Amino acid sequence: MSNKTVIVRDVTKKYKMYKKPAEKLLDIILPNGYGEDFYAIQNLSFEANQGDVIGIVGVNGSGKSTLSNLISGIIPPTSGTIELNGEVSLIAIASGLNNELTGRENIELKCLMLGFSKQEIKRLEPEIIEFAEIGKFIDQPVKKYSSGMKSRLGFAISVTVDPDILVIDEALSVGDQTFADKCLDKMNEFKERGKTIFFISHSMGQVKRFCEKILWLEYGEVRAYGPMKEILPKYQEFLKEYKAMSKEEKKRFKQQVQLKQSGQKKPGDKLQASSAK
Ligand SMILES: Nc1ncnc2c1ncn2[C@@H]1O[C@H](COP(=O)(O)OP(=O)(O)OP(=O)(O)O)[C@@H](O)[C@H]1O
Repeated sequence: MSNKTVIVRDVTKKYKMYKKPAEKLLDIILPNGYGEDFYAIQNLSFEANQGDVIGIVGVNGSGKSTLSNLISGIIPPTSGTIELNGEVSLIAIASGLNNELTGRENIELKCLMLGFSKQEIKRLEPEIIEFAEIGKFIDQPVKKYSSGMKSRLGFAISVTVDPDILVIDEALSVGDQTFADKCLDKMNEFKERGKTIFFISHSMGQVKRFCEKILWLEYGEVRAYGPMKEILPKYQEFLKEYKAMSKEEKKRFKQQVQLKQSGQKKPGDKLQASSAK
């Protein structure tokens, strides 16, 4: 059996941008549609193996969350294919929890959806509640939770159900340091057990400590993919240059990005900016 767990081939995710709600209606009615195209992800391909821990990095709007939702099956690609060998679980602050239900009901619902029996859920429930550290709030509706509590519950459910592929999108950024450390321990345990992990974080420290590979996205395309030690310094160098750009240079850079993401520039075309080598 191949040890490839995720194969992304030529994936594009196109959104339509509407200036007002009526345009959406026109888009449905008119034979050629209406509204501006926006490519959040463009002709993206990469593969991940069992045991890979991949940090997804890129500046705001580069498509990190879109890619994590695509890998997790939350949204479908417009074109291209995503092949998964194993169960995938997404951990993100805003995902997967129903605000009207209590924490306990959310645990039961998620586990039922994943195909666990009532008996298995009874066994998993205390483990999840203990990991989440939300005490008596477990029987309160999730809408009363702080973002840290939501994130802890989401993380606890996702790791306890033991997926093969884990996508962690900024989920550690809202908790306190002690919980983040506990999550990192759990993720290291998963790493040792050969699971595939995608990790999105704005904390370069966390990425550096935890990841072995880096997938660097630039406006919906892969700018670089490879060993953490090789790619992360290049990304950090880029960030430094990007921050140092003059207002005029940043404006030019953004204009080209807009052209590219509206499909008017071919995928793969280089951006003209001092930092985009
Ligand atoms: N439902 C949608 N409709 C239209 N555009 C969208 C939609 N979802 C995302 N986008 C656009 O796609 C681009 C990529 O967004 P995405 O959230 O994936 O980026 P990101 O790298 O995760 O950004 P950040 O670091 O700010 O979270 C953005 O320009 C965003 O505005």
